[in-house]
Amino acid sequence: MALDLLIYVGLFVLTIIPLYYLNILWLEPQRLRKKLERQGIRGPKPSFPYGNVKEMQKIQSAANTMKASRSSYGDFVGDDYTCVLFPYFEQWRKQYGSIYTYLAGNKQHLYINDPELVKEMNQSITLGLGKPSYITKRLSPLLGNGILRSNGHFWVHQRKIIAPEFFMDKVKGMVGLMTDAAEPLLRKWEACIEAQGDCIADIKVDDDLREVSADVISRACFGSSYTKGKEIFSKLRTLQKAISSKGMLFGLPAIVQKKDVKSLEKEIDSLIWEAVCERKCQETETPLMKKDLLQMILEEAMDHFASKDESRHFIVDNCKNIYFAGHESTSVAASWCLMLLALYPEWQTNIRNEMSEACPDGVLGVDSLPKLKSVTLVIQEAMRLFPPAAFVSREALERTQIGHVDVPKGVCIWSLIPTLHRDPEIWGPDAHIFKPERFANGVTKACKFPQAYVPFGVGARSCLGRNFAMAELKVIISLITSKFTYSLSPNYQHSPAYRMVVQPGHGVNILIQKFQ
Ligand code: HEM
Repeated sequence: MALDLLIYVGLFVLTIIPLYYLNILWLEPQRLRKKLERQGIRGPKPSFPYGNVKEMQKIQSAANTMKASRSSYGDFVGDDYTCVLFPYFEQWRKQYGSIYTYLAGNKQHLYINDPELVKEMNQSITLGLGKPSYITKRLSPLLGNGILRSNGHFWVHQRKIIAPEFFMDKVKGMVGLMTDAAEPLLRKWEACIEAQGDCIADIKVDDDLREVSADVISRACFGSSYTKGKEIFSKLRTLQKAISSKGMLFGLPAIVQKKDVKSLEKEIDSLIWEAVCERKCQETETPLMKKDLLQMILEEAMDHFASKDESRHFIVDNCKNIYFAGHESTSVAASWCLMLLALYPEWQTNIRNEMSEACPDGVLGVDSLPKLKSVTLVIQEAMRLFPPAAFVSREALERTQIGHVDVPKGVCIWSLIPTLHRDPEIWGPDAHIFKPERFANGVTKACKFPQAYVPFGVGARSCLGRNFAMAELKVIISLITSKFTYSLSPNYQHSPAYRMVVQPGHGVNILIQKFQ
């Protein structure tokens, strides 16, 4: 009798488990696909069990072979790197148009690059669109349950607390720390030129720029104890490298050393918490004259959370999120700006002229920033041609209407930012040309569909650090360009690479000399 029962249970389990996996891997995605197809949305045919992943990998390896056969891009600015970095999206876009569906792993995706639909997403304030769980799950050790990962009401709560700290009036108060953070880079590059007999130095800019942006975030977050911030930052970078891989785009599981990740995560959490505790003691002894970001987050957390544990998680997770969101994208944007300015020295001259008018004493202050128009145009154009963030990604956490599309719950939405930014239908026939003056009268006058210019993302979840990032970029690029003249080094190899952001694959080398 007992044996019979065991056999029945065994048979039941053996039938249920495969059925369960069949449902989540195949039947459910097929149901979602059918719902999209009924609305006229097509896409490549998926196969069991990985959907379209095998095809994505095949298209990618063909693109890699093609890339390997040519040493570099012919036209650094004009060549569309999306065909090399995300060739499957480009191939399918040409086949199925700017809206199509595909299956990655067990996640049914909706690819949207139609400006009207992007506009709808921009205007949507529904909490039904959140961050895709299969991506955020993987980033959990890096981001905890901070603002970048969370969804729903918990995200609203965090955004309400953090966003005001990045409003323009607060950012204005941080311009001083940005110029301070840029000083060591300027001195270092001057020393490099002097070491070449005051002639020309060949400099790879990327690590130095990364150091500046890490320094800016450390100073903004941790104020006087920013050296501890730098240690946290370097560990976060190691953790980021350990968990990010291109497989993320295909919805494939990560191959990571779980033990290393866990111990790094623990170390980072305790370092941040140490800084917080030091700050609490310091504040009791001598209240800070000027509150830094950590202090403000700390006070908000104490006011908003009843439990100590909740407030600790809120502080630690969001410090990590701001570090992660704020440093790499900004330094990569600065690298692209320098690459383009090195190619177009007439824009260096414009920036220099405006700097000498706006800052006759050579000191870049908060009041001079709005007068620096050319640098703003260059940054906007650089982020159009080489947006550091490649995608806007969402998951329909519930059935959601986006324009004429009824998006079923569970579908992930992807928009490829560089494709929107280089579409001649949107930007005109000169879409692939570096032309900062197109932004002279604002984004609305620069293109047919201004909502398609999305370097900082779309809608309610767009970047809350954009004012901060723009101010930082203006400070760094203006200071560098007022002190030096530069051109592209023969050592520069144009090779945009996707490593969570789209960055110069071999860095940016410039030939630099002091501006006399
Ligand atoms: C050039 C530099 C930057 C670029 C290109 C950039 C771009 C982006 C993009 C594309 C998103 C996602 C938006 C979406 O999904 O629609 C985002 C989100 C975010 N960014 Fe930035 N960002 C930059 C700098 C910064 C800085 C300096 C900070 C903070 C100091 C920051 C903080 C954030 C945060 C907290 C979010 C999450 C917002 C949310 O989910 O509510 N970013 N950023």
